[in-house]
Amino acid sequence: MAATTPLRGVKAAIIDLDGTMLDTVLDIHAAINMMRADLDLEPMPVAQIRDMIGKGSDKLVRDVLAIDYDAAGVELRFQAAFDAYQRHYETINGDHSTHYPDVAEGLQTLQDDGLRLACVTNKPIGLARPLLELKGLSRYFDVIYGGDSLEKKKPHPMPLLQVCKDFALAPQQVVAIGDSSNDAQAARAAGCPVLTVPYGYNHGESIHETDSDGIVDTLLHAAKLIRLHNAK
Ligand SMILES: O=C(O)COP(=O)(O)O
Ligand SMILES: [Mg+2]
Repeated sequence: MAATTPLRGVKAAIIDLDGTMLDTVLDIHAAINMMRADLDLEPMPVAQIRDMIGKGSDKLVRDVLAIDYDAAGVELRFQAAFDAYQRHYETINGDHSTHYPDVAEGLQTLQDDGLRLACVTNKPIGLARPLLELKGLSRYFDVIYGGDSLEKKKPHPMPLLQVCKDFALAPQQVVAIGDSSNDAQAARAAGCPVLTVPYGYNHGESIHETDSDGIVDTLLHAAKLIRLHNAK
């Protein structure tokens, strides 16, 4: 683990949701295929959907439609397909999702060490909030932003900078932890240190290709690393 000095003086953490705290691909897969069934389209395999996750629901729905339709066809169907995706997702939200190892333990350790926690996800807030609640994770977060909470979503730095403002901290004091280049790019643009986990969805690319301040096996590992760098 190299170049970890950026973690010194960290007082808050911004945690990503899909692919970092919860393995949600099977929920997303189910909702996408319900939407596709409405359009009389064949179901898609999980692996194909997995690599499309990360840039928010609108981009996902557009990319899925683009498999079967040209650009004009996608635009024609987008709004109805997006609404159907959201509606179907709400009916199964969390049913097929599981915690990654040591998620609650990691969040608890960060909190015990005095860090304030925010969740910044590209998932729509209307899905993210109930999912975090259902999975017993809401209580760790002072702030939760979804992909539609603010004008811009990751990889734009806006949601991360908003958290820094909410917490009255400088970006260097707020570490972002996520599973994808989206999270890392947002953090770099905001000036936040960033740690990545290797087990999530990174658009089919290895996390080793992503510029970060370190790769951690779990959120508990991240918490311990942050503790180590903040030890007096
Ligand atoms: O919904 C997405 O596209 C990804 O969500 P995430 O930002 O929590 O990984
Ligand atoms: Mg993610």
